[in-house]
Amino acid sequence: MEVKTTKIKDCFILEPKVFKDSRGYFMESFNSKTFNTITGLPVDFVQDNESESTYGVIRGLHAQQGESAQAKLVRVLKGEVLDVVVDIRPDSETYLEHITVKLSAENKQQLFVPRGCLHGFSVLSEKATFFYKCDNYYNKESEVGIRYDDPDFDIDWQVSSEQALVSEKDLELPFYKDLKK
Ligand SMILES: Cc1cn([C@H]2C[C@H](O)[C@@H](COP(=O)(O)OP(=O)(O)O[C@H]3O[C@H](C)C(=O)[C@H](O)[C@H]3O)O2)c(=O)[nH]c1=O
Repeated sequence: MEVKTTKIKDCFILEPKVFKDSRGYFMESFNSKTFNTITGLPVDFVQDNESESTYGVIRGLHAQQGESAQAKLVRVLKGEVLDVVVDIRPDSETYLEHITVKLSAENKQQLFVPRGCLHGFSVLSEKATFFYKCDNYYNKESEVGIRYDDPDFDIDWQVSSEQALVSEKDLELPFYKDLKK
């Protein structure tokens, strides 16, 4: 497993070792000991999630806060997405900055999204199956989110606004500046 840092503290890109042979390939998609050693983070995942979306879908930007804050280890099983992480940790050097990373079944890259960050993705392939491990359980009441098109962040989702397919819930999300403090 190779690990690359990003400008957002504790937000890592992980590249698992892929063993290819005449049958296809094998990889350890997750190994707790390896993960904790290479990231230095003692993360204990408790819930796996999976979603499938069609081209142009944008899910997010969401996070759970307080006692229910979640770190996520995300990857794509089918297709390709543009993954987006926005740092909303007030004491972080990259507060309100964001990164984008292309994750695909092809590149097999994974992204570790630390607690305290908003997360979302846009689907760049016809369909995408998205899989992620969470280190805390779902708690709807603790959810916060901002609109994907918040002008303060100017995120390029690589999907035109005409093609973007966003849930009613996500269209009703506030801009960051309007979040109840
Ligand atoms: C997240 C979640 C949802 N649900 C139920 C609640 C809804 O009835 C249904 C769809 O939920 P939602 O529309 O919030 O799903 P997404 O828009 O994909 O939400 C996710 O989007 C971005 C990309 C994230 O990083 C978060 O993990 C998560 O917020 O699944 C559950 O039962 N458990 C869960 O952990």
